[in-house]
Amino acid sequence: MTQTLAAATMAAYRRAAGCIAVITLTNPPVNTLSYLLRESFYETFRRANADAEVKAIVICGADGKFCGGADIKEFAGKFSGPSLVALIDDVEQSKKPVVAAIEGMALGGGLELALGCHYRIAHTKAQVGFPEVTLGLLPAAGGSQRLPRLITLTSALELITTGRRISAPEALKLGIVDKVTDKNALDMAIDFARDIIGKPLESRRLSLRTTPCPPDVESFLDEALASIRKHSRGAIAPLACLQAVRASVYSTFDEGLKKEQELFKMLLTSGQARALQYSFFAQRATKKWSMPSGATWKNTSARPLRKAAVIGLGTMGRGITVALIKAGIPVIAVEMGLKQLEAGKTVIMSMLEKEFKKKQLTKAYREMAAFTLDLAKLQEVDLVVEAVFENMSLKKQIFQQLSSLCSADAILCTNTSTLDIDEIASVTTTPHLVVGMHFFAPAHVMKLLEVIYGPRTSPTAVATAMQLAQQMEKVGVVVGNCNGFVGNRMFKLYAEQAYFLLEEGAIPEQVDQVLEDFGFPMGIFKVSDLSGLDIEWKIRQEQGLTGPKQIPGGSFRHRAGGRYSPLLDILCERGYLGQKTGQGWYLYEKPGGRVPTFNLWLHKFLEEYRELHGIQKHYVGQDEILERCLYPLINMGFHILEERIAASPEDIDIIYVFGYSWPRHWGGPMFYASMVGLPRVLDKLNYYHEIHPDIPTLEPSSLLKKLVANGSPPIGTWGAFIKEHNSKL
Ligand SMILES: CCCCCCCC/C=C\C/C=C/C(=O)SCCNC(=O)CCNC(=O)[C@H](O)C(C)(C)COP(=O)(O)OP(=O)(O)OC[C@H]1O[C@@H](n2cnc3c(N)ncnc32)[C@H](O)[C@@H]1OP(=O)(O)O
Repeated sequence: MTQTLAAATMAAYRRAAGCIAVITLTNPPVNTLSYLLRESFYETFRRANADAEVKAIVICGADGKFCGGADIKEFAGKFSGPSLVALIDDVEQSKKPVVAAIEGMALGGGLELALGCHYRIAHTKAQVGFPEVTLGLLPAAGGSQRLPRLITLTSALELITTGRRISAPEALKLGIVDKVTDKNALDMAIDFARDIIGKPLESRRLSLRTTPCPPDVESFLDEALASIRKHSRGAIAPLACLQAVRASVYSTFDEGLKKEQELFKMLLTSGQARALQYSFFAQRATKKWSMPSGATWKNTSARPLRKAAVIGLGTMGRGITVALIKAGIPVIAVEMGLKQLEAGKTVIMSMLEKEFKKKQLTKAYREMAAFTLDLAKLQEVDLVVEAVFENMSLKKQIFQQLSSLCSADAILCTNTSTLDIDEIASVTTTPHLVVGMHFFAPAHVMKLLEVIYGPRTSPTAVATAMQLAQQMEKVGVVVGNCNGFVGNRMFKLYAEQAYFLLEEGAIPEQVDQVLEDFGFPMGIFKVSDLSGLDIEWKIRQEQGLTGPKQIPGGSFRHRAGGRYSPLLDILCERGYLGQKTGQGWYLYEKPGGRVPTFNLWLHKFLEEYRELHGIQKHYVGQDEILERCLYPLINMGFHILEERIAASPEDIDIIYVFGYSWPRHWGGPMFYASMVGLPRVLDKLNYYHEIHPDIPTLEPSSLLKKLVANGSPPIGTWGAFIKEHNSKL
């Protein structure tokens, strides 16, 4: 295998039009500039440069992909082979014109190589960008110095500090590429190269230019710094990118390169870079889903989806309808009453209108939605997504109907965040075609989709849901069936600890601040106010924890076998549901207000509550807030791995990054645990459990204990321990 790969990896050399050398970067699948490719490029470029018959050089990528950048895997080891910086310098210094023919993508080191070329011709559909910042790095092969010398400082800074990828037409507008074609970019580059033979190259060498600056460059850079600090949520790479770009303004090219290297070395060894690169591969790993039965893409095919139906046009159903239509699947949207149908239709059409404008979609998209009260129409569809309230009996009633109305091979999906897929499937005649799809609101925007299989769900149903996730440009993660699945089962403990902390002496402002400093865009109490406290209240009622269906046997602060905080129930009972009512954990200027302010009532109420229940208030420090909120959530992650509800820690981490805004530069909860150190997580859980024996979820999971007992192996090897652990259970 290694040999085949090695043989395939090369900078292939050929001659075109007599005097043009064509060098093809070849390293499937995306032509990364790995050690082997760099070595081969070094030789091949020298050969082209030295050959007197060669008058110009064109660089392109095999298989219609110019280059995906440096090989990210190499960042974990020792650098060897020719340096990219030196290779690009060779290219720029060449006395023969060098033209980059960009098809597919020129990303990271790939774009840096293209910037070293004297000219760049791109295919209309190609993408260019510097995604290094999303990997915790910066463009360190001269990119942070050449780009600001080529285009405006504002654009260069934006592209380098955000990692935004742009289309070839936008790159042309900005001045990054010289020409865009919808024909063959390589052919055009060869013709172009022939035409420029013998023309002076001095002005095309970006390293010889100075960075064009706006009039008050110092305040421009200061403002940029303030803005990056505000938006980066604690990520260090965007700040380092800014420093590198700053060097392009104030230093010579060579000094700038030095600064770039210095900053790159600092970033490369940071935990954040490790976390972000882990996240890159974890995201791709989730696509290769598997079920405990051994089902994977390799042995399963997805069903083609020609038409879908969505049942229930509340917030979720509306978002799902739009997401399906955006993915090119016509939808029959169904409601039970005319009023709801009309309301749903109005909102969906206006959402589609917005999408239509934003993405310049064709009119046909708006015509892909049909609205009906007639369930008989469901016969026509290949897949149904039920998106009614989170109520088991209602869902069962609908699935019973679906079973008789839909075609016998229709995939039946339920959009649920907590409910038992198997119980829903049990009322159908085709339980193998029932699959859970946990969309996150707003469903047409949020990237995550938990795809849930029950014990009877077939691999085909899972494969079809995963295929659909991809079609909707979502990150699908396959998980097993349990209360709350992966995301909400873990989140429940995070929220629960936050309520306990209020009981013990903390205030919402304090808890939220610590969580926001950690990197969450919003603390838990702000999130709760934004989504509405009644969402959790209803779930609690459905679970028999509170309300009319409360399971007897508990007490006010002790239910379901452990400590219980009724704070949220009390607020809901008083009508304090968050932003929509103008009051929740915070106070808002009016119902529907957005700006949280100090809630005097809540603070007084918390004091009275503690007094009434004889709770000794204690000072809750930052460490305790972070550990109490995050470690039980992580601990539940270990339980979930033990139970094989999630196939890997990567799956859990991706769910948290894409569904719960876990700061990507901390990798996800399981990666974060591995960075903090598993022994520390274990010790702290033991410590808190000793203090709070009435909170059973603080008791460390046996998998965590086992991993620590085995010397806390790296996260990539946990799979073997989980297998062994399960086989001994
Ligand atoms: C000690 C100091 C020394 C100083 C020396 C300084 C030298 C530093 C030099 C330069 C800095 C440059 C840095 C970089 O270039 S970082 C990399 C920048 N590039 C990216 O971030 C691109 C990442 N890739 C993508 O965005 C996409 O993969 C894609 C758009 C290229 C293709 O998308 P798609 O077709 O959807 O395919 P997949 O994403 O599924 O990828 C296929 C396959 O390929 C693997 N892969 C993709 N890109 C890379 C990569 N850059 N490195 C390694 N592997 C990559 C991906 O993981 C998939 O693998 P699979 O799951 O096993 O199939």
